[in-house]
This record gives sequence, structure tokens and C-alpha cells, in this order.
Amino acid sequence: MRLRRLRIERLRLIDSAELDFGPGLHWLVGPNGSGKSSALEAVSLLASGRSFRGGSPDGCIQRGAESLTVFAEVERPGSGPGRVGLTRVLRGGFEARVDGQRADVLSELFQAFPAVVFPADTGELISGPGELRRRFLDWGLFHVEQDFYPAWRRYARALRQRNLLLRQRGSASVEQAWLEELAREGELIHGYRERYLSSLDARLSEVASWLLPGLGRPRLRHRPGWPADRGSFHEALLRQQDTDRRMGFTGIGPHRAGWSLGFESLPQRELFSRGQAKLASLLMLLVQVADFSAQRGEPPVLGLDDALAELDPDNQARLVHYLRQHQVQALLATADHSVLERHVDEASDVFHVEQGRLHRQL
Ligand SMILES: Nc1ncnc2c1ncn2[C@@H]1O[C@H](COP(=O)(O)OP(=O)(O)OP(=O)(O)O)[C@@H](O)[C@H]1O
Repeated sequence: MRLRRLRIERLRLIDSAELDFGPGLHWLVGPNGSGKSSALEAVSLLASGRSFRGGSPDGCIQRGAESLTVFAEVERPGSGPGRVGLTRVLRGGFEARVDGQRADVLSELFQAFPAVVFPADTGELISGPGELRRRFLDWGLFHVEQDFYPAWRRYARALRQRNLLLRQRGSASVEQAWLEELAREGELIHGYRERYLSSLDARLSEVASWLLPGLGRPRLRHRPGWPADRGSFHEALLRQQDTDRRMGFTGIGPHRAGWSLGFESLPQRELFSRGQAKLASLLMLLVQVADFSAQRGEPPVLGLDDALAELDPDNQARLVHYLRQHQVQALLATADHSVLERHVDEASDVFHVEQGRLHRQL
């Protein structure tokens, strides 16, 4: 997908902004607190209904305002120009529009606007909580495997219902019925994730040879969320049933799954420096982008908040070079003007951000 235009209204410090984008790299530069991350939040809200910084989307609404609106014009391979929009009403909900029609469910919007925004503490993807790594997988699957999301929703519903019964010590036969549903959908999700991770794994070495060439062969491992070497998820749930009943919740399953990345010379994430964790996270992101491009014909839009901080100049150059070579349309926020001197070329756009106002450098 290509982002052509982004309009932002009443998002934190940004009262109103309209930005036009060509292909390639777009730098958002300005002092701390000027609104760079807020502009990236607009992209994140359209892509996922949440801010990449966490917290309630209500926090993004400008103080004193009742709602925020984000609108984008895009170009999608195969289907031409498109328009997407999202309004968040304070303590209300979302209203989404896709190509002029009101979206019944938010997932219609997310499907029409494939974009990823990575926070400044990017290394968290590798060294932070497992939830981030599951969300990373599920974002990719949502966009490349159309049957994944319905299965994920059925799994989430079965998990909710079963946990409710376990907590309330409800009917054992009804709980058993939810266990059966959970086992069925959980196996499906596990299968999708296994296949997705092996597809990422197949692309890993090539991208690592660009971005992290000195660490040896990379290795991706999937932890399914139950001891899969001892049998199916159904068998594991049955073995675990008494414990779950005692604890009052489902202790195993794809909702507890994870993955990890290691290298020949750095087998565990605990050995990574902060910069290496950041590079390893960016590596996974670029692998995901490469996979997405192969399946969908074009990369998603990337937002990178302060991605170059903590990277040495060689690694910064490698990242920028990769994005250019692979024609990724990216919005890169930085407070560091020297980054521009080093990495901006005539094909890049620069937006200066100051107190919530964004101006393109002519
Ligand atoms: N709900 C809100 N309404 C109005 N202003 C807000 C709101 N939430 C945060 N702000 C202000 O908006 C600005 C947020 O800026 P943002 O985080 O986008 O800055 P930034 O340019 O990315 O900064 P940094 O370089 O420090 O990451 C801050 O000045 C903050 O005080």
C-alpha cells in the first residue's frame, strides 16, 4: 500500500494537519514534544485502532476536544485509490469509513490500511513481554492469511467463556464443550503461526545478511504455549483440566505462545546489548515486511519512531539503505538533525514539526 495523503484533526498537540506523501522515505524532524510521535499515532490508529505507545485511544484526543479524526488517501495494488477514515469520540467508540462506506467492524478498516508503527523502544519486541511478540505474529497473519482472524476470534470467545465458567465453578459439561471448541480453534491458530514463522524463518538469513551481518546464522523458535512435544493441544488441555479448574483459568494454549530469535554467536536474547536487541527487532520487522510484500505485492507502510537512536552510523546506514532498496514507504521520526545530514537524499521528503504543526521542507 502507498500512503498518498494523511489528514489529522485534534490529535494531542496537532490541531489540524494535512500531509502529502510520495514513495520512499519521509523524515519527521523536530524537538522533543513537538508532535512527531503524534503524527505516527495517526497512522497507528488507522492501522490498529490503538496507539503504538499503548494506553487508551482517548488519551490521543486533544485536551478539551470531544473527538479526533484521522483520514488517509491510499493506493492499493490491484484495487487502485482508496480512502479510509477513523473518528474516536471521547469515552465513546470508533467510527470507521472505508471508501466512503461506514465500516461495520473495525477489522474492515485495518484490512484496508496495512501499516505498522514501531515505538522508540523497538528492542522491546525481542526483550519485552510475550504479548508484543504474539501481536507481531497476529498482525502478519491477519494480513496474509484470511482465515486466521475468524479462527482467532472463535478462540478468544471460547477462552473467555471457559475462563468465566472455571472462575465461577459453573457446569462441568458446558465447560467441557468450551474446552473442545478451544482445542479445535487453538490447533488451527497454532498451525497458522507455525507456517507463518517458518515462512519468516525462510527469509531471515537474507535480511540478516544486510542488517546484522556479524552475528552468524539467525534462528527463530516457536513456543506454542503448551508442551507440544507431548501431544496435541486437546490432549494437553485434558491433562491440564484439573489444574485449570483449581486455578480458575486456562493456563495453557496459543494465548500463552511465544517466539524467540537467537544467532549463532548470541543464542539467547539475554545476551543482546540494547542496540543489538533493537537491530534484532528491526530485523524481524523487515522480515515481516518482506513476507508481506511477497504475498500482497507491495510492502505495508512503516512508521518508525526514533528508530535510528542507539544505532551506530553504520547500522543506521544499513537500515536506511535496506528501506530504500526494498522501496518501503516509511515515516521516520527523529529529534536529531544530524541524522538528516547523514541520510536524507533528493528522493526523501522532510517535514519539520513544531508545536503540533508540520511543514514540508521545500
Ligand atoms: N491529549 C493531549 N492534548 C494536547 N496535547 C497533548 C496531549 N497529549 C500529549 N500532548 C502534548 O503533545 C506533545 C506530544 O508530542 P509527541 O509525543 O508527539 O512529541 P515528539 O515530537 O514525538 O517528542 P519526542 O521527541 O520527545 O518523542 C507533548 O508536548 C505533550 O505535552
